[in-house]
Order: sequence, then structure tokens, then C-alpha cells
Amino acid sequence: MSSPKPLIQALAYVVAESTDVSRWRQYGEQVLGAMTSPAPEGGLYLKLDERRFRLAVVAGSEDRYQASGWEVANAADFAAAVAAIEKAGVKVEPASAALKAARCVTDLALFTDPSGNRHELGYGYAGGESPFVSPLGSTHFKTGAQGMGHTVLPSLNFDASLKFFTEVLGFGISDIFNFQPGPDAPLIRIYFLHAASGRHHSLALAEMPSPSGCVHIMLEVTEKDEVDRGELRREKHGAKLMATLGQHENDKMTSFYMLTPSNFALEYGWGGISVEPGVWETTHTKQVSIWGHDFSVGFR
Ligand SMILES: Cc1ccc(O)c(O)c1CC[C@@H]1C(=O)CC[C@]2(C)C(=O)CC[C@@H]12
Ligand SMILES: [Fe+2]
Repeated sequence: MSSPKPLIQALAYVVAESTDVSRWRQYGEQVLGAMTSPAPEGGLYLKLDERRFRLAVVAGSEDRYQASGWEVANAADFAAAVAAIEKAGVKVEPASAALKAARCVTDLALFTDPSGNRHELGYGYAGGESPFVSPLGSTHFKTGAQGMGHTVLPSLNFDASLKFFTEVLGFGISDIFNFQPGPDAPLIRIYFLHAASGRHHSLALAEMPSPSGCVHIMLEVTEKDEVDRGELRREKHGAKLMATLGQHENDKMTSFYMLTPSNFALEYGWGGISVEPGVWETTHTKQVSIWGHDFSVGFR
């Protein structure tokens, strides 16, 4: 049985670890069209909207994905979520004052999901608001209540991860995709999950390994032309293409995929649909895309 309502509002932010933060500054500004600013301890914030940041880069010894930052609506939901996670037998660690300040939240708790992915759960954004003006001029990101975008996490302990996110945290299942990579290859389950704010998926669980810690994240822009322009900027900048332009079957998103400086992929998209939690009936898509999205360019 699923919880009646998702406890989580949205994916507020993600955290990437980088051995060379200046690469993220260049990539963030010149390819993504994000604003950047220094973050505590030599890190970097990538700003996509009025918030201080939606992507936090931390300086470290590896180029990888570090954590997914989830947002609940208020103190009561925060307490309920922490209690539910602990009741499920997953350890919850309170964040230090320094980490809360770095993430610009009132309260923050840390946990690891059944497949080993790190998560941060917070409420009460406290980082102030200032206008977003893209260094490229034209780019605007679709964020707001629906959060930063989506993240797809390697979930090899698939059944336990699915149970955790749906039954403990109340994510709804928007779409189920049993991906067949080749004629004789075993099926890879990819489940697309929505939070309370109704982005088609804020989280997808993929039954595949991912050495960088994340299969991909997705950022959504408000104009279709911006996807094409993003692809031109990617090429000019020399960021590696992971999948060509295409349109997904399940959420109707038009996008392309490229590699980030932290070795995970980023889907740059437009036009994804929303779902109504509690009303939407789970779909079962049979294909990755309606057109395009040649993943063989990156995953060969
Ligand atoms: C199938 C799909 C629907 C909506 C999305 O936002 C989306 O990212 C996907 C693709 C998921 C998936 C992936 O990210 C890693 C590489 C995968 C497994 C492929 O090779 C095809 C589908 C891809
Ligand atoms: Fe995606």
C-alpha cells in the first residue's frame, strides 16, 4: 500500500563533488546558462532561479554525484518524514549547523537509501531570494514548486528502494518502464516517481549501476529553442554528448543528454508534463522515446 500523499514536495537541489570547481563554473555559466557564486569551503553554487542555488558543487577528491536534496513543506512534515524513515529501519543523521547553513535550510537530516544513494531532507528555505538573470541572457529554468528537476539514481537493491520511496516517503508511481537494452539482454527496471508538487518524475529508480553515483539529472528550460541552443553550447564547450535530441514517451519531454564535470549525465529538456498526485494512474511505457534520443553515442 502506498501512502495517500507524498511527504516530499520536490527535489530542491542536488550536490555534486568536484576535483576542479572552476570546471563547473565554466560549464554552469557557458553551457547551462546558470548563474554561479562561491559556496562555503571552496564550493560553488549554481543558481537557476530566485533561490541561492539549485546545484551545489563541493570541492573534493572525486568527480561524482554526492546527494539528492529533498524538500518537505514544513516542520510537521519534516518530523513525520524523519520518523517514517527511522521506523523503516534506515538511520537518520541530523545535519551540522554548518551544513544547514550551506544548504540554506531551517532544518536538515541525512540518510542513505536501500541502494546506497545519499539523501538530504530539509525544510524551510532560508537562503534569500534574488532575481535570476542568465549570463547567456535568454535562458530560464522551470523550477518553482516543482523543484530543480529530476534525478535518476542507480538502484540495484531495486525492490527495497522502490518500497522505501513509495511506501515510506509516499512517492507516487507515474510510469513503469521495463527497458530491454538488447534482444537477449536482461530487462532493466526504471520506475518514474512523482512527489507532491506533481512534476511527472522528481526521482527515477534505475536498476543499473552508475559509477558516478547518478544516472542523470534533468534541468528543464521554459522555451523549446533553449534546448537547441543548449546543444550548440555543449558542442562549442566540448562537453560530451550522451544522447541526441529526442522526445520521451512517458513525460513528453524534449531533451538531449550530456556529461557534466562530475561524470554524471545531465538531461537538458523542455515541455515535460505534470501529474496530479492521487489521481494519476500509473502508465506502462514500452519505448524510451517517441523520436530521437540515440543513447548509443554516449553509452557505447
Ligand atoms: C525513458 C526515459 C523517460 C523519461 C526520462 O526523463 C528519461 O531520462 C528516460 C531515460 C532513462 C534511461 C537513462 O537515463 C539511462 C540510459 C537509458 C537506460 C537508456 O539507455 C535508455 C533509457 C535511458
Ligand atoms: Fe530523465
